[in-house]
Amino acid sequence: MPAAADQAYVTLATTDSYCMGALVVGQCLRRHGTTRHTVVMVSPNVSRQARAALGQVFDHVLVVDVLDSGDWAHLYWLGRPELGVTFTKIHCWTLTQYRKCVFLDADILVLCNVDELFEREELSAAPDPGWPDCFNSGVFVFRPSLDTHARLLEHARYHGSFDGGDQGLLNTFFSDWAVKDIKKHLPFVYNLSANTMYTYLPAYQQYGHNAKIVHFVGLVKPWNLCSASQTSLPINSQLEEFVYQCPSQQQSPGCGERPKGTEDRALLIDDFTEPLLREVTLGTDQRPDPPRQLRETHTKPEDVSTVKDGGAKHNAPGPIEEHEPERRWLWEEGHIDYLGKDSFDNIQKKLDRFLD
Ligand SMILES: O=c1ccn([C@@H]2O[C@H](COP(=O)(O)OP(=O)(O)O[C@H]3O[C@H](CO)[C@@H](O)[C@H](O)[C@H]3O)[C@@H](O)[C@H]2O)c(=O)[nH]1
Ligand SMILES: [Mn+2]
Repeated sequence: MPAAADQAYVTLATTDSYCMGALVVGQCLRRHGTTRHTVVMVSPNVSRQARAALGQVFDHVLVVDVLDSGDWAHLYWLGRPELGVTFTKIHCWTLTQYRKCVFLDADILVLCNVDELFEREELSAAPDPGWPDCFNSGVFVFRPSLDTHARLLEHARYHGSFDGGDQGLLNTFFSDWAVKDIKKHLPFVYNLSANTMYTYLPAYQQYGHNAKIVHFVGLVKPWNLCSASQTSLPINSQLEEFVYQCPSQQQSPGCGERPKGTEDRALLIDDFTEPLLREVTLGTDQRPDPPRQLRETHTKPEDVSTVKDGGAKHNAPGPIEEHEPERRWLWEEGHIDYLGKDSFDNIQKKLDRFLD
């Protein structure tokens, strides 16, 4: 029985596809030795197989009704028409068997034990990189309460959401977050957006090694690409495979314990990856090996700064150093080559090489 059974991590999946991300969230938390309960909320349409898989990783699999903003106009401006269902997140406030919870999106990778988040108060969250006076609702600390739940629903009914998703709603509900209490501002390392991080490269180089949670914000999720284009397995089989491949629970070093020397690496993604990343991509054995030069070339910062090549050659052979600026630009734009040079196998190899 966990030491703090009145506290829990909560995530959400309304499709079998998001269940794959949720499985990784649950597995990460266990692997890093959380002492808190883990809960995944699923909608009724989630398959029996997916629920069974989640049941092997989470303490509770809770079925909740889908809540959809149906606000197509605002979602259009966000460019994400599918995110109306993120209103379902609000149901996390009904988990009143817990005194305090941490919500985590299903597209999150927890890199170390983050149980210290439970020392924070409602509503604690990290700034959204797109508009830092808003918080990003992918990671937040809250106190379950039926009263808050009812007021959130009321707020949704009368005010809607300025982005059509839960983030717009929660930001206008907890509207003093930006100015009232700095203790409710989680450090950015608790919600590091994977596809916007290059926009402030010097800060990344200074602080990136402290990353604790990475968030794959945006339309394309790591598991989408792998499931859609890499394997023909139906999603339920992938889920089963995933669970059977999960290694037994094991502790990883804390985030602050990484070896020194990260400053001599230019590839941002290296800094917050670990063996667990392989679990995000299903069927790694089916993936072709990356080109030899990508596997074996070590990137040096001076190489990056001298390269002038801006052409679309990221799949062309040649030393990886020649293509770093373009690669960085592609990451910034959200075009992450999960199956090619940014594959987790590649990342893993780089990490292994670095640790050696
Ligand atoms: O069809 C869906 C879509 C989303 N989710 C859940 O809702 C979360 C949010 O959706 P996601 O695709 O992760 O959104 P982001 O790309 O992270 O976009 C931003 O905008 C969303 C809408 O406001 C917020 O929920 C996010 O926290 C915020 O980071 C997911 O992680 C899942 O837990 C589902 O279960 N099914
Ligand atoms: Mn997300």
